[in-house]
Amino acid sequence: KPVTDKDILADAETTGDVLTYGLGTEAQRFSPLELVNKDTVKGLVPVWAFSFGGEKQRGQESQPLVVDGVIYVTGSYSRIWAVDAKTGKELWEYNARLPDGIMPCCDVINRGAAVYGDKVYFGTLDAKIVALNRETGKVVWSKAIEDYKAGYSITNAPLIVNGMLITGVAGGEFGVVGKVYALDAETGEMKWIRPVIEGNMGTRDGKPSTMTGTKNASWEGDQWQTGGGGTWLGGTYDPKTGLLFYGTGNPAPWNSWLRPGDNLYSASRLAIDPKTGEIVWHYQTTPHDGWDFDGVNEAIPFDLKGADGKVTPAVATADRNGFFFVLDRATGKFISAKPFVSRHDWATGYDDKGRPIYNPEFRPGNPAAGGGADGKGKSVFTAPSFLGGKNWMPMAYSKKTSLFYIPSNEWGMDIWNEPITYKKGAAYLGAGFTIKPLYEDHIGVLRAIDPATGKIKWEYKNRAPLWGGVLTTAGGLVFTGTPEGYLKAFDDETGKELWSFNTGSGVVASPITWDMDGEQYVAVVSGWGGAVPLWGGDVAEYVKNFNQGGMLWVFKLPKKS
Ligand SMILES: O=C(O)c1cc(C(=O)O)c2c(n1)C(=O)C(=O)c1cc(C(=O)O)[nH]c1-2
Ligand SMILES: [Ca+2]
Repeated sequence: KPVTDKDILADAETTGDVLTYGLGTEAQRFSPLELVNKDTVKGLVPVWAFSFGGEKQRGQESQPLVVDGVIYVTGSYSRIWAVDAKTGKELWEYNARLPDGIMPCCDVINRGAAVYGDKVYFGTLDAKIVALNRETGKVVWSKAIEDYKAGYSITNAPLIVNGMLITGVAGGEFGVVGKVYALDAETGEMKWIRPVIEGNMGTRDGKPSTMTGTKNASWEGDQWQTGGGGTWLGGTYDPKTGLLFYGTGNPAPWNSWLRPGDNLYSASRLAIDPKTGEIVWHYQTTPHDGWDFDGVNEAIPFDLKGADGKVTPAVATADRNGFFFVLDRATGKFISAKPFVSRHDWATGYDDKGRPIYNPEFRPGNPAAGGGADGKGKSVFTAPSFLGGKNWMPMAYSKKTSLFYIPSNEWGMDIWNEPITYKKGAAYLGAGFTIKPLYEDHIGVLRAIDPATGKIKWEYKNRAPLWGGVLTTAGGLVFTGTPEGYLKAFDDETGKELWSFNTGSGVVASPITWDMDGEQYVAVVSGWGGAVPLWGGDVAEYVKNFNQGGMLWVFKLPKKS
């Protein structure tokens, strides 16, 4: 039956399906299911597994959707499948058949699909949105939203809000201008486009629309025309305030001496009105970013309970720069910023107004290291690395424990600056780097953080970087994967490992759960890849022999006979 706006807004409560990336438009990744719980999880076993096939595999970061007993799952190289949720039987496959010359920065990945009406949608690495008939897998419409030859691609899962398909776009490493797009989900017609770099004019119903804030004031000269700010991770939607929350990526180029100013709205969180595409508020986590602290990280609406019992409608985000932020979600007002990693060399913390207190000696190319405005300078070692205290992999919020579960990483980098000029379709960095672990025995740390205090309640250390999403349940469990191949379940209050299963390849995707005929299912995609083996420097060396894959695994408890 057709998926409605009402179904989508109810997704977090309805346990029989998974209609959204994030198990709800707020992306809390919390399931009210409790059949699989702290006592029973040890009995969880695979029911079936489905191979993505193909000659080449590469990273699989997709979160599956479940609608009317059918799983829709995307894979590397812009492919999507419909699979029978009971049996694992393939119903159809669609392969976007990519042109030569696509330019995703960080592997040929895709993070998932969206469903609405009788259609399923996904974004491709040549920057198209494709709408397919859910039953047949046939293309209903396909729309190129940007020019892939300029460095644009789509890796995010689209979001459906009030009959519109909302998507971001990648390309921050190529000096594109990041934008958020709203298309009519039925027809593919563009409703509005919101560029997220100050100075760039948006459009609404094909006509120019105003830019929020002072035009282009935080950039010098023409730099706002190639300012980066990829919106590559997509966003969340809060039905209570009626706002979209979008993270924006690194300013371009990475070399911060070449672009004085705060460089709004790069490395920020934006609240956008889905009706008009206008920016309602912004908060910049890293003004004048010099470390590729590409702050696209998901902003999750939740109710913040203060010590006095007062409830504030808030939004939380764990940034690549190593700090966990809580903001008022109606106004964007800064509430707190607490570190969630052991080192944050670049800033000691945040002042009352929400501005970072910088440690200037850790800015690459700083004059103390022989650098300066010419973009040259000696190397500095600083942590976190540009792959972040947390990268794209989504955290989860438990309505049961009121804790956030953050997949974080402990690593630093040698980073130096170089001169660079913009050239269409060419890398626009002006920096060189080598990532290095901080500790011998672990890089990944799954952390439970209390958003009211910023205190870490427990942590679980993993040898390889954590690169997969998190799921938490009313059954008291926290699920996440590891590059070593495991899907693991932890006690939500203590962090004790309660269950694990090795999928045969690294798990760098986001698990889901749903119920069918009175049984609770858990599913995750397995397939090692993403940015770490490509950009991870000394860490890439450690993980380079991990096996590749491309499988959807489905688990449940054995049936009582
Ligand atoms: O600036 C951008 O447009 C952009 C896009 C992407 C992407 O679309 O995957 C990544 C990054 N940046 C990035 O900096 C990064 O570390 C990263 C890691 C991954 C991944 O999937 O493992 N993607 C991306
Ligand atoms: Ca980037």
